[in-house]
Amino acid sequence: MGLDFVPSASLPEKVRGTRIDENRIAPLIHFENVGLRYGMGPEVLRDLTFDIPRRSFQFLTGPSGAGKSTLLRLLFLSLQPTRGLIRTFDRNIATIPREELPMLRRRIGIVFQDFRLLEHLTTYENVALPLRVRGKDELSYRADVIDLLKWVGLGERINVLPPVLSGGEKQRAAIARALIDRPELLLADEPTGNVDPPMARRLLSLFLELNRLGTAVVIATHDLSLMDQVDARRMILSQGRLDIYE
Ligand SMILES: Nc1ncnc2c1ncn2[C@@H]1O[C@H](COP(=O)(O)OP(=O)(O)OP(=O)(O)O)[C@@H](O)[C@H]1O
Repeated sequence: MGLDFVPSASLPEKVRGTRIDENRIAPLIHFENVGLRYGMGPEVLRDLTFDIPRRSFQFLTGPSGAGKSTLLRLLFLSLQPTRGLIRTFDRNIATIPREELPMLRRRIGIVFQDFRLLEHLTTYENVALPLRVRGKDELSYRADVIDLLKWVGLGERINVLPPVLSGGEKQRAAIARALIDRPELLLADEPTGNVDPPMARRLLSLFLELNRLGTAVVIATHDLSLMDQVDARRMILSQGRLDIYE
């Protein structure tokens, strides 16, 4: 993908390295007749049957309240469906023991709409957290984290705590944290909602570069101008049902 504004040479090693087994053919995620209701409420998602192929790139869109965040929560294994089958990384999620979920979630990077940065950690420490949790030696990743923070325009904000960051800065820190460990799947909920159009393009280029290197990417967005920049698969939710345009 010839994106000359992506300095792939300056992406951290971990983002550049390869970890995905190319020979596996099962999709990364498989949904079959999935339904979801909250409590005794109506079904918010109905009869969803689709795959997220390995190394794929897709937008998830639809009107407010259509269920995009709910679908991302299912993909992140933080909700169980009320009916139907979900296979994630080749495992039926209904049979995965609860204590194994954190391990599986580590293979997924996620950018929440409300960022969820840890307030007592600096920008640098928040972004480095996935690597620290995996027991990596700080010397092996410090320069990569700083490079990535510079690339998302946070070079001057490395040592501050999240309460001092603007909404757009928090969003970029959350994005950096989601992709620093080069996950197999990246989920992002409105990842460009708080930044200006040039920064949105820059962040999109980062997602595309990550995808080019092997990560499957799902971006939930209302932003038509963002979607129009890439000829990608579109998953459109409407009243709990999903249509896919390849
Ligand atoms: N925890 C919850 N308990 C009950 N209902 C919920 C809960 N979370 C979401 N809902 C409902 O589920 C439906 C889908 O919500 P969801 O947040 O997934 O939509 P969305 O497409 O992400 O919306 P938006 O674009 O506004 O973020 C809405 O009707 C919402 O009110």
